[in-house]
Amino acid sequence: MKPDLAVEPLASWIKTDGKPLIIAGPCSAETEEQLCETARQLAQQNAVHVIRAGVWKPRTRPGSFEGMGEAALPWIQRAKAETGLPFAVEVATPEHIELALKYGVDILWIGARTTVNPFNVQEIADALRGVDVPVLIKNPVNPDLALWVGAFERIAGAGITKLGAIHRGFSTGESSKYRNIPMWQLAIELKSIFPQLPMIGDPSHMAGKRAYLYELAQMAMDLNYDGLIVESHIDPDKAWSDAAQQLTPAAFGEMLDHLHIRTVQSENLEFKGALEQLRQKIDNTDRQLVEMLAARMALVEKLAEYKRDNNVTLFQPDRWKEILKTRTEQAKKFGLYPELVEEIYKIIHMESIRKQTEVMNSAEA
Ligand SMILES: C=C(O[C@@H]1C=C(C(=O)O)C=C[C@H]1O)C(=O)O
Repeated sequence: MKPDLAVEPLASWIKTDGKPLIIAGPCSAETEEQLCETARQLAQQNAVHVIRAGVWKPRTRPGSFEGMGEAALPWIQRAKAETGLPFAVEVATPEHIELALKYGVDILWIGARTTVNPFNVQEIADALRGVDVPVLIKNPVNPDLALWVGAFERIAGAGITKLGAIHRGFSTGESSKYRNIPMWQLAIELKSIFPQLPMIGDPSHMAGKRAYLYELAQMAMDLNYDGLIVESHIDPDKAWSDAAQQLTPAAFGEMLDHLHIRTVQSENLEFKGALEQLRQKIDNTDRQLVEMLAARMALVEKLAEYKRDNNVTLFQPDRWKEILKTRTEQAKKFGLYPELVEEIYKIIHMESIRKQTEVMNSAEA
């Protein structure tokens, strides 16, 4: 089954004057004053198109602040009236959807901890049937592209066409300076499955710390993301949740001012000419790379025939160690990341072993 979604272009349901969509607001709605004052200061930034706030917070362990629930919804109505900006809220159950819509929430998002659970997502989809509301879907907590794709299929299956993806980073078990590791390639793969789908970066949840917000927001812009969702609080250090990653509306505005917004194409003829020439050279280099890989593989196969006839194991630990050592040293000399070359050689080695297994088995047959 080839996935396909009917997606309305972002510009048809939210006006951003051709600029990236900016969604900002506190992690959680804590008090009426905190929410309305944060919204007011964010609206002053002029660059903000939508206010966000968590009302129902899925927390890893009980005992943390789990959101104000329905009590916060009238505050959202007030923040909307005072700023004139639409409002986005996370929903995780049919009841959340019913309440959010009752109080005039404009945009819903499905959180990473919900996207992981197809039962949950289907319940949400069923509750959305017949409703015309934009829905943004965060990536699942774990790097499972199919789960993310499935969530879009379920929500689109309920007739929702104003859709967007939020890349908030992943829990992979690897250690990283980031709270949730961005997997830019995985998000690119989602985009290649659903090219029309707007992609929004969530530097706050990727970063976990204010200090990393700018670099992640810029990376999203460099990858042509359609927008950003960022947590902002009038007094971040006193926030009841996610204190370390929120920043004041003024600091947020300053960060936005420093972002370089780029376009996918340029009409500059000199640029277009240079691009064309360099891409031709890249094409040639890539063809040589593929040819070299094929040549290497042919040598490996030949070697496997000797191993087969002399009853020698395919895997040769000492040789493999030497290859990794010399190739990463060569990489450094050429100014390449040794880790990159190491990863490439791991893949080549796996394929080399697979090919040699074929040669071995062909003899035994
Ligand atoms: C090709 C060989 O077999 C395996 C594959 C290697 C490779 O692709 O370079 C290296 C060591 C072996 O684990 C070999 O023994 O040299």
